[in-house]
Amino acid sequence: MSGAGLQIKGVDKFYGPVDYGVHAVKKLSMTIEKGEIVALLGSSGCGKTSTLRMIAGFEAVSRGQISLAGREVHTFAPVKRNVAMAFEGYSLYPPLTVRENIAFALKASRLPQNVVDEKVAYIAKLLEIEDILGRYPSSISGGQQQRASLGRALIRDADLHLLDEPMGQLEPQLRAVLRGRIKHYIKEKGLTAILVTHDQTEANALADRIAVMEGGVLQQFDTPQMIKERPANLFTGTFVGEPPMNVFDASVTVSADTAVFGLNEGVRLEYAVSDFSPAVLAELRNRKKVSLGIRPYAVRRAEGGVPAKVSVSQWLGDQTHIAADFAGGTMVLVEHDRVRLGLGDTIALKLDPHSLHVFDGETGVAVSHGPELA
Ligand SMILES: Nc1ncnc2c1ncn2[C@@H]1O[C@H](COP(=O)(O)OP(=O)(O)OP(=O)(O)O)[C@@H](O)[C@H]1O
Repeated sequence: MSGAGLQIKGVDKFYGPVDYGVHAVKKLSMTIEKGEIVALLGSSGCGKTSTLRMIAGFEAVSRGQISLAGREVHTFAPVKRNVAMAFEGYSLYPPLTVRENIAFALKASRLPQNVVDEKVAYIAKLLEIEDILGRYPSSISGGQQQRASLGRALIRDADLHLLDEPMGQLEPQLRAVLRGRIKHYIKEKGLTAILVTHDQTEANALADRIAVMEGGVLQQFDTPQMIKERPANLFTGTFVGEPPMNVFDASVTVSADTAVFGLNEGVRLEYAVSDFSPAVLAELRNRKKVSLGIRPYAVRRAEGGVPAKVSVSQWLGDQTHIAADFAGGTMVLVEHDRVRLGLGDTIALKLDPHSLHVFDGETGVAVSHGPELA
């Protein structure tokens, strides 16, 4: 790995006394390459903002080290870290216009005025705030302020850009447009960026890799595709993906010819051993209880499948979401066509072995994805 990116090594954050206060971030280690865009994704309180604030220097690190561009920075004041930020609460300077606020970020670079003007015009066009450049922060909307502070961060040539929910106040259409433009801009300039978000669409669209956090612990750090296809554990599997992955507790019995998953209410899913690699079969033989996961778009309706009773069927304009009573729980399916099903109708469900995700019944750690070991 190049020494030029960001390295977080064994970082803990306690609010209050070390070892006794609120343990907000637990033994966090991750390396972000120069030029990479990383999204910190997780539910409220999982430690995303604490992580970002420690990188920025607004919160002290309780234990561990943070290095940026080859320098150990965790003891430096924020201004010494060469990090550009767009944070909520890290507001625009009220006495300066939007144009001056954005240009102010370039002050240290001592660029000629015409170059500064050009850069400000470019970023203002990208963020669609050209018409408010002459206004003062107090006279623009929350969404405009958010874009102005994003502009102020993105215009800088820093070692790292930290963006905390950078588009949280924008309308969905504008968000979608800006996401594409911002990604293109960051890539074109070769910037390194960390984005904090609740929104998995945003994380998927913008990030090269996503760091999924829960309870202060990094659960998985991988590409959006790998996180979706090969979730490291039950948490990531069910947190990422919309609608969420279906999960059922199951017993597992592997014989010479078959692997059988026994679900509640006597539902049996029987597969040929050839559907799984020998390594997966060995892992399944070692376990009595597992959690079986399948994504809603992978569940098929097919003759000879397990009967399930429809409890919801909704056409969303571009896909149908169906929920059905299955093995004492609910199975959600997504189909791309408009499906006409009535409440209480019986459908037959097939779970293809290559679409199954098996997780350890106790720890939730992934055992296999389809035929292969996790
Ligand atoms: N200043 C503080 N003092 C004490 N506890 C704090 C402080 N700031 C955060 N915490 C706690 O640390 C944990 C992580 O908070 P953090 O703000 O990092 O989470 P988050 O994932 O960013 O959440 P959100 O998305 O709601 O902002 C939470 O339990 C929170 O209550």
